[in-house]
Formats: sequence, C-alpha cells, structure tokens
Amino acid sequence: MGEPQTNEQLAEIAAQNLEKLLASSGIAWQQVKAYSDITYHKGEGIARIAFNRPEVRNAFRPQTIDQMIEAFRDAWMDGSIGTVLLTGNGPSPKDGVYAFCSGGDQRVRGHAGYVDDTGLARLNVLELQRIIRFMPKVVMAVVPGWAVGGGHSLHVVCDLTLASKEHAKFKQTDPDVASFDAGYGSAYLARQVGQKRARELFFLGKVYSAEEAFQMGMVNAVVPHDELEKVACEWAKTINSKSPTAIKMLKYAFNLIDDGLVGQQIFAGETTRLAYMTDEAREGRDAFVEKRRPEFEKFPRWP
Ligand SMILES: CC(C)(COP(=O)(O)OP(=O)(O)OC[C@H]1O[C@@H](n2cnc3c(N)ncnc32)[C@H](O)[C@@H]1OP(=O)(O)O)[C@@H](O)C(=O)NCCC(=O)NCCSC(=O)c1cc(O)c2ccccc2c1O
Repeated sequence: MGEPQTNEQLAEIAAQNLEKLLASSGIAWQQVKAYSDITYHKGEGIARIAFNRPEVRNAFRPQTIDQMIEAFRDAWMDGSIGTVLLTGNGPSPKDGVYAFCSGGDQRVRGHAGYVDDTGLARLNVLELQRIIRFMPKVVMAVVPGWAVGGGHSLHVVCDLTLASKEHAKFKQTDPDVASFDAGYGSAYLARQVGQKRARELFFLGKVYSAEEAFQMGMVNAVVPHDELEKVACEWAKTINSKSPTAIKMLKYAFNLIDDGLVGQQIFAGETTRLAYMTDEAREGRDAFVEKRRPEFEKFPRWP
C-alpha cells in the first residue's frame, strides 16, 4: 500500500476507517467507553463490540479479552440492549485487509497460555465464549474478513453469523500452531456443519469463502461488504422487536441439549424467575414473611 507510514499515520487511517464503518450502519452510535484493544458502542437497543487491532488481523491478547468481557457484561446487564454485534474493525491501515479475528496473539503466547501484563499465562477467551453462550441476549458475529483459529471459534459460539460476501474468509489454524479448542470451537462446530466437515476444517486448515461457509451451515447470510453493518443492525432491530422473554428462553432451549447440567441450570433458572412472577409464588413468600400457613389451595393445578 504505497510508502511505509508512521504509527501516527496508521492510527489516523484506522480512525477514519472506523468512522466510515460506524456510519455505514445508519445507527447513531454512542461510545460507551474508550479501550485500547476494542471499541464498544450502543445505539437503538444494539451493542456493537469490536476487536480493534486491525494491523494484526484483530488477534487478541489477554487484555483484549478482559476488555471484551467487561463490555459483554455491561451489555448483558443493560436492559435496553437486546442484541450484541461482535465484529472486527478494519481494514488494516497497513495493507487494507479485513479481519473479524485471527485468534490468540502468538507473539504473547508463553509456556502455558497467553501472557498478560502481570506475567500470568491466560486462556481467557474461553470465559468470553461462555459469556456469549450463556448471556440472555442474541449475539451476532459480523464477519468482515478473516475468522481464524480462536477467532473462528468465537464466530461458532455466537448465535448468528453474517459474513461479507467479498472479504470474509474462514480458516481453522489451531493444529498449525499446536493449539486446540476442544470445546465449542470444535464439538459445537460439528453440530452446525456435521462431523465430517468439522473434522475437515480442523484437520486440513483450508480457507473457506463466505458462500462456502453458508453452504456448510455455519453462516446465516452472505452480505455485500458495504452493507454488512447495515444488514446486521436490521437483523438486530427485528430481533429486538420480539418478546425478550421468548428470545431468551429460545436461546437457552437451543443451547440446552449441548450444555448438559449447566444448560439445564440456566434454562431452569429462568423458569424459576417466571414462576416467581406468579401470584402462587408471591403467596409462598408472603406467607413466610407474615408467619402464616400458605394458602396454596387457591391456585389451580394446570393440566
Ligand atoms: C489470519 C491469517 C490467515 C491472515 O493472513 P494474511 O496473509 O492476510 O496476513 P498476515 O499473515 O501477513 O498477517 C498480517 C499481520 O498480522 C499478524 N498476525 C496475524 N494473525 C496473528 C496472530 N494470531 N497473532 C499475532 N500476529 C498475527 C501477522 O504476523 C502480520 O504481522 P506483520 O508484523 O508481519 O505485519 C494469518 O495471519 C494467520 O494465519 N494468522 C495466525 C492465525 C492463528 O494461528 N491464530 C491462533 C490460533 S490458536 C488460538 O487462537 C487459540 C487461542 C486461545 O486463547 C485458546 C484457548 C483455549 C483453547 C484454544 C485456544 C486457541 O486455539
């Protein structure tokens, strides 16, 4: 891309790219908080959380994931947010290539994990996966470019994936760098694309286009690149127009069979919340507080 540029020039190009990207959605985004490795915006009931290290294909280091976890927890607790978009800013100011995420930053991989500022070796992307999986809101992966390694696994764990027709590329490099996501990244992928395809993805590490990923069943829609953010926000608005309880219970219902007792616990927890909202439950609580016998005979035994 022409002459080598200074870090300041690259930062300026990246900032301009981000401005264009945010404007392309048609949402009046509000920045929630400034971070070093991610960006976090909210608007019209949608949270947009993005990797912001485009010069390394949005590879993550431990602090990237710590920041992601903080943003996701905020979106989880914010009652005005119905849908979260997980994406990667770009393109790279160095060479114009787009990325969703290229997985763990191999430059900070130590002996036993990815080393943070305190010297601790971490695998905290697994915690982020669990938040995406267990939060009661729809999380949509918006894939503008490379989704690779641990970045591929993140799109797999999201509820939905939209991919750029021109630039999205899917690739599993884990065995190339002697790593393996033996949880959602592989086993849940097999639920989406079938056992043979999932094994092919991991064992061969080939590159798949958005269209191929769609045909396989791991992408919901292939979208012209310039419309990706806009379409993602349209999908989010449609989801947000529906019953929040129904969406939450459906997400947990879809998860349940693959999540074992944790899945049952989460689904059951939400049925407890619904039960707490009944007159029958209020009677149980009130009778205890008022030190009297609960009058449960008032309540029907629904067939
Ligand atoms: C993503 C690519 C296929 C893109 O190829 P391309 O040719 O377009 O770009 P370059 O290779 O030239 O990259 C440009 C620039 O970015 C740097 N970079 C890219 N990816 C990373 C990365 N992951 N870490 C560090 N740096 C990266 C690259 O070095 C270039 O820098 P320059 O300074 O030279 O400009 C291709 O880049 C690629 O294959 N990348 C590596 C993908 C990869 O192997 N990722 C790690 C997989 S393992 C993983 O992610 C993982 C993490 C976990 O925390 C786990 C936890 C628990 C279980 C499993 C885990 C896990 O598997």
